[in-house]
Amino acid sequence: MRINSNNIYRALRLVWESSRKWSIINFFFVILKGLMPLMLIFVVQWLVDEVAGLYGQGSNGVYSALFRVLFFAGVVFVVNAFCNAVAGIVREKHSFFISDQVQNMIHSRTTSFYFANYEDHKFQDVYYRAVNEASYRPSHTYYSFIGLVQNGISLLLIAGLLASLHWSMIIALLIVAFLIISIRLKYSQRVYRFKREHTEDERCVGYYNRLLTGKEFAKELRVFNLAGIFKARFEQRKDSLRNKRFALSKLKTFYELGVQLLTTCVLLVVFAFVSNEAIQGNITQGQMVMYFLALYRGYNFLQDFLGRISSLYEDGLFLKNFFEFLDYDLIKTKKVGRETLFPEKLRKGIVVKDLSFKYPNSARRVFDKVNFKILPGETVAFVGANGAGKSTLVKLLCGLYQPNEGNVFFDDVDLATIKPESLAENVSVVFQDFMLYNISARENIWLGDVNKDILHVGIEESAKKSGVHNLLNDLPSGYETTLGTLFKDSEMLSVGEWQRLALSRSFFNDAQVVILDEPTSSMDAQTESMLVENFKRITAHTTSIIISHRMSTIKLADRVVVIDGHGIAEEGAPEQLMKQKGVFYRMMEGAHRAGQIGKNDIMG
Ligand SMILES: Nc1ncnc2c1ncn2[C@@H]1O[C@H](COP(=O)(O)OP(=O)(O)OP(=O)(O)O)[C@@H](O)[C@H]1O
Repeated sequence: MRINSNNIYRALRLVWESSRKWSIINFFFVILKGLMPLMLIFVVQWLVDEVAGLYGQGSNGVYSALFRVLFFAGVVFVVNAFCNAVAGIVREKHSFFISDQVQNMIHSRTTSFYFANYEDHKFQDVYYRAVNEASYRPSHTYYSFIGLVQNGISLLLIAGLLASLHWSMIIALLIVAFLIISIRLKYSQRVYRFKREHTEDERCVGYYNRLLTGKEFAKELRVFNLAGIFKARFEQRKDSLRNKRFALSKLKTFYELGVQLLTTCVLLVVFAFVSNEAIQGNITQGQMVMYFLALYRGYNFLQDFLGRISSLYEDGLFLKNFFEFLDYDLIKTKKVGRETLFPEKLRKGIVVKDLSFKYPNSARRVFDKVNFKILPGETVAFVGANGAGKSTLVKLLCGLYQPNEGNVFFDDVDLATIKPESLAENVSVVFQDFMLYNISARENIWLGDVNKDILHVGIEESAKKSGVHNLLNDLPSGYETTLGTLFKDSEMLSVGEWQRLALSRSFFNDAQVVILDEPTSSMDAQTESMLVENFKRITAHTTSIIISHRMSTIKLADRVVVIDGHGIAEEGAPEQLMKQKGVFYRMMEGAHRAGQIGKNDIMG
């Protein structure tokens, strides 16, 4: 496995682009800090020699030179302290820019890649690895790099100083360096391989941890008493991972210990050599202290320098994960320019032509050459058994997925070519699993069309349409009340109330096409009938698609499209289909037998 220098280069460029100014300031302090250690060593040597010169002279000695040394030492110490303090602040400031840059890159990626990638387990691994690394790896790379430069400068100066005593000092340093670096790089490779091979296991541990801690699982966890089983699985996976990781750490410790022993032997020989030089009178006492200090500091710098090299090497390996995520187009959308605008006013309607689709992670076809048409202003209900494909059709109609074959047209414009923003403005969807936003009630509705003013009168009108206005008005701070349970002074709503809020959001959008997936599934009978009564009025100017298992809702439709297996089993007005006594009639009859709908419903 070779160092991926391209990744390091990309990371450094990323850091540089995050803030050129702070990169330069940071670098300046690095160089300054790199020079300081040698200055300190020289000061000590100078001091020792001056003191040795004055040794035993008492008040007869001339102390001015000593005061000069002390003054100089004071300056060097103050500059050193200043460098350390300011470099810390500079580093912190710079890391804000780096982390913003990384977050922006991740966010722009996660909010734009093809939705189908979320279904792909391999993508989950790439995503997991990238998000885990991204929070710190680019800045870590930068600091490994500048640390390397800083230590490199100090090390070079100290190596030069040692070489002035004897060339063999450099050989000793090189031997130690080679030993340390070969161990560290080997270890980095193994850690990297380990992490890549065990990404799914780590995700699995995370998943069981979420099951044990997440609010969304808390109810079933208690009523089915699942804590024991999830905890056991969590422990088992975690322990197995931990043991493997610990085995790696033990191996590293073993090798490191061996290297440390060897290094100590080399150092002892060098110390003996320097002592002998002093005893022979070849160097002064001050020089002897200076060489001892230089050896000691040099050894530390060398350790640090090599640590930075292996750290940079490791960064190069792990950055691959981050850039893999940024570069990777796991599942691509069809290569068509998405530049066309949605028709200003639908005249021909929605045409679904020869549409075939299967989920990327599945071998089963959900649709096979499906054709149907929805006229402008029409209300169409999609009905069908569980798993027939109704929600899938919704996801295809709002562009979350692309058909494998065939097309969806809005008038003559192929959905695949429509600008995403234009599509969002014109097609509004309330999903079966609509979102609950822990923000104010007003904002919850306003999210339906953020191009409008947040105080737009349409917000309350939309709430009235879905029958949630009085409830929101009566909240402690009315529409400004924060909803949910996450934040202070929040008010929680019931599922049916949230659903009405989600409906208001879609009404506020003024979209030309409104798609409602099970819009009344959690509503009480009174609210549902209010909505049903007003639905035609509310959606008078829109083309509406409703998915429902409820006859009361289905009856709203001008036309029913029955989805069955791979396509359309039947379509027509609800009464017409009831008379036809085909698939739709049998579904309704079944619902009647199950007591879900009344006799009047089945009679049409
Ligand atoms: N993300 C997915 N990946 C793979 N297969 C999926 C995915 N979502 C749904 N399916 C499959 O596609 C088929 C249609 O599912 P869909 O959710 O569209 O059915 P539905 O008619 O909306 O059902 P329901 O009435 O239960 O909501 C089912 O066989 C389902 O297993």
